[in-house]
Amino acid sequence: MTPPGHTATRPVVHVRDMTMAYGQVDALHGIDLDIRRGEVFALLGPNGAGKTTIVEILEGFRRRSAGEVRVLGTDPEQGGDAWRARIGLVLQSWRDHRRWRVAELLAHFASYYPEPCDPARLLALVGLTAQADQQVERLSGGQRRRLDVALGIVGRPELLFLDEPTTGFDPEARHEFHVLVEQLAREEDVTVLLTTHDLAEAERLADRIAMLVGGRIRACGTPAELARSAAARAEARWTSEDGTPRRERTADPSRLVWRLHQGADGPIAGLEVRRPTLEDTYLHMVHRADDGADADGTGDPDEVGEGEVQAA
Ligand SMILES: Nc1ncnc2c1ncn2[C@@H]1O[C@H](COP(=O)(O)OP(=O)(O)OP(=O)(O)O)[C@@H](O)[C@H]1O
Repeated sequence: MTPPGHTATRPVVHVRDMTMAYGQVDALHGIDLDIRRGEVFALLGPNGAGKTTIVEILEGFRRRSAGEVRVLGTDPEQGGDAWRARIGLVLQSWRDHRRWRVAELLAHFASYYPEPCDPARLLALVGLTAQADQQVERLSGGQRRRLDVALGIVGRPELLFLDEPTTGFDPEARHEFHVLVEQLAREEDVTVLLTTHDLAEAERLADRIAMLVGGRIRACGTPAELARSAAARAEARWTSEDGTPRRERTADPSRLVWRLHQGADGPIAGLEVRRPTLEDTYLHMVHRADDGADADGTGDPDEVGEGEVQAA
């Protein structure tokens, strides 16, 4: 799987100052990205943020307007068949192959690649051994998506693109799919670039997340780093001595709790502290972009300010 000349330190995806304009529409503004080998990286953003545009450029299907891009060490605009064989795309290919049997379809796709995975081992990996002789059209939605993944990785890709992979899944199928993606990254050392609107999915799967809004990466880091980011603050709630419910947002909840205790005669009724979540940070980014503000975490007029107390 590892190509000649590969070094463990070279990022699988390297992007600097990439821009994309569709006519008068500027879809991407100065994107910088580095994705490391074996990492599950999520591009998270609302509709129209530019996720698909980025992925299509990285896959070599779309020409960027400007910037430097390397995927597996090659400019995707120059990528030939050998480069393409190192990349896996999860496409909805089963739609055109309804009457094929699962194992047959996988063996057929395997024949396109120089060093494919063993189809039987791959079926076991994606949990479809029992369905090997079943027609594709008789699989459930979750089983079909797992077959899509099997088709995407049969050529032993080093980099796998998953574009909104679990849309329409029930919770159990979603869980099984997440376990599969984790297995691919941990055991097969596949680098995964996932695009999603789903915060829970990004948080569950991704080692790092880039939040993309309006064609700009507004924040990038591990889920925990993003949740802790300065953009979102903890919220404390309690009931004051006259029975009024109170709440306060703060970057330093332990100092707030200490201050409350200093001013109180006894226990503070109903005290609870909620740490900021990934969702808080994400919504903050999206709303700031909607307001046309820079995402630097300062001066948001809609937020309860540091030390300001509001009745809940
Ligand atoms: N072929 C195109 N021609 C013109 N504008 C386009 C084209 N493709 C995308 N755009 C515009 O570029 C911007 C980014 O679109 P893109 O599809 O990359 O976003 P996305 O984050 O993938 O959205 P979604 O989550 O809805 O799939 C949007 O404003 C979109 O309208």
